[in-house]
Amino acid sequence: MSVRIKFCGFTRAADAALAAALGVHAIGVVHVPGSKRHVPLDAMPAIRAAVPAHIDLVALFVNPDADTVRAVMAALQPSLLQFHGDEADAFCTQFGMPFIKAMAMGEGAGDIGLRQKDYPSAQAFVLDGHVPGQLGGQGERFAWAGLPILDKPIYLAGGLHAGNVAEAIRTVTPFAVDASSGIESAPGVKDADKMRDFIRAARADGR
Ligand SMILES: O=C(O)c1ccccc1N[C@@H]1O[C@H](COP(=O)(O)O)[C@@H](O)[C@H]1O
Repeated sequence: MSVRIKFCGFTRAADAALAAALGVHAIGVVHVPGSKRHVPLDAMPAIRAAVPAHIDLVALFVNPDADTVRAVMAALQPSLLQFHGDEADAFCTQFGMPFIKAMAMGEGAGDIGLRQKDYPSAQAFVLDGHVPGQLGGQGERFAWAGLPILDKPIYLAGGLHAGNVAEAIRTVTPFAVDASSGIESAPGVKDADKMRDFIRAARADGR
């Protein structure tokens, strides 16, 4: 099966519509106050309308409260939730929706082979480069080689762009690749050429 492509951090419906037309499999929307890509509830229906139903629409949170998740579910109608903080499995499952769980990689990450056991209900793991003290989406790559085989599919994230995604796919053979800053001209503003180049490079890998 060829690698799936998730683009994340959309703030503009037109960018999401273009990504969908280019053939990505998943489109992410960040609802994280403090993020440069934070999308408020009232901007979500336009993004929802721009994304066809066959493409996953992913709502991304960092340590939200349950009411916030429910409000985003109502406004965005996502097909998948992404928890990018320290949320426990029991918190993530309460919404009755499939979810993917981010694991911060890099210095101090610990043993992900062990950490994955804390998330029996996750559909997949998002492995993301982490900058201490930052929320995420910093374009931070981590060392891809030598990752353990995990029990669930991997969305490989962290500093991916057209110039390194093929190498990343060859090294990790993930289920999906996930990019945000590497396909932007400014935070939250997606760049059409960078998105096209990324997709071409990911597919050129031939998986
Ligand atoms: O994009 C953000 O602002 C963000 C905020 C909080 C948590 C995660 C965030 N982004 C996600 O991080 C990964 C990797 O992003 P990048 O390609 O390294 O920029 C991706 O899933 C982003 O959506």
